[in-house]
Amino acid sequence: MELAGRPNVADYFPLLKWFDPQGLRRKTQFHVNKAFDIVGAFLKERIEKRQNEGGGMKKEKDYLDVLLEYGEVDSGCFQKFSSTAINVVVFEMFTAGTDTTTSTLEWAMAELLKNQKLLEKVQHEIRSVIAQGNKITEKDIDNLPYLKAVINETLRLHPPLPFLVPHMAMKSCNMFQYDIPKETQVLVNVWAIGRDPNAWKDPLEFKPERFVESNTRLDYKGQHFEYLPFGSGRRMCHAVPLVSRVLPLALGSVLHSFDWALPDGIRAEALDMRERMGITLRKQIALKAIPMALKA
Ligand code: HEM
Repeated sequence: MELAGRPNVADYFPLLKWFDPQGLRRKTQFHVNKAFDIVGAFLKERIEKRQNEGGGMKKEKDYLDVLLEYGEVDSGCFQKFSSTAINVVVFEMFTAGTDTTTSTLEWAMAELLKNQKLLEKVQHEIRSVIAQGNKITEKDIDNLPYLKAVINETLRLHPPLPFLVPHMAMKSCNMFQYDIPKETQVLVNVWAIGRDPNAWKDPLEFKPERFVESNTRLDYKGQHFEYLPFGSGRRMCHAVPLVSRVLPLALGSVLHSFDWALPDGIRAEALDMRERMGITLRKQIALKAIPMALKA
C-alpha cells in the first residue's frame, strides 16, 4: 500500500516508465509476488482439505469455498474459476479492504475521543438498544441511526481513498466544462469535495447530526456528488453492502463493550489529527486509546 501511494516520477514523464527510475514497479512486484504466494498457500491447503473431505459440501461456507464451488452446480453455464483467478480476487479483497476499513475505524475513534459528548451520545444509543453482556448483531444496525451517522461523518471528513482509485479517460470528452484528452489519468478529490463549504455547513466540524437531521437522506451510493467516499458509477466500490455492515458492527462492538480514554497526558482537544498522505489517508500518528472494563 505504501509503494502504491508513493508519487512516481514516471507518471509525469511517461517515457521514463520503462526505466522505473525509483524502482517502484520492481519493489511492488516483489511484494505482490510474496502476497500471491501466501494466498496460493491458503488456496492449496483448502483444495486439499476439500478433497480429503470428499467434495467439501459442508454447510458453513466461507468466501474461499464459494469461489471454489462457483460453476460446479451448473457447469453448462459457467466455467470454474482458475486458481490464478481466485488468487487475484482474494489478493484484491485484502489490499482493497484492509487499510480502508481500519483507517475509517481509527478516524472514527479519534473523532469520538476528541469529542467526548459525541462519544457519550453514541454509547448511550448503543447501550440503550443492546443490553450489557449481549453482542451487537447485524439486525441491530438499523436501530442505531446515530452510530451510522458517526460512520458517515467519518467517511466525509476522512475518506480512506481521498482521490478514489486513479481512472483513465477511454476517449476524449468534456466533463463539467473540462476538456479531458483520451488516456488522461483522472483523480477525483473526494477529500476536498467532502469539505467544500458550498456543499456543507461548517464543513470542518465533525457533526454526525448532519446525517441524522438531513432531509435529503444523503447516502454514499454514488448518486450524491457532494459525498462520494466509495466513488460512483460502474467502478465504484462494490463492497458497500459488506462495509455498511462491518463498520457499524466493529465500531459499535468496541463502543458497547468498553469505555474509552486517551493515554495519560493527552488532552482530548489536543489530540493529533494530522493526516499522512498515501493511497489511503491514515492518521500521521497512530491513535492510542485505552479500553476500560464496564462496571457490572
Ligand atoms: C471503508 C471502507 C471502504 C471504502 C471507503 C472504499 C472505497 C473505495 C473506493 C473509493 C474505490 C474506488 C472507486 C472509484 O474509483 O470510483 C473502491 C474500489 C474498490 N473496493 Fe473499496 N472501499 C472500502 C472497503 C472495501 C472492502 C472491504 C473491499 C473488499 C472486501 C473493497 C473492494 C474494492 C475493490 C475490489 C475495488 C475496485 C473496484 C473496481 O475497480 O471495479 N473495498 N473502494
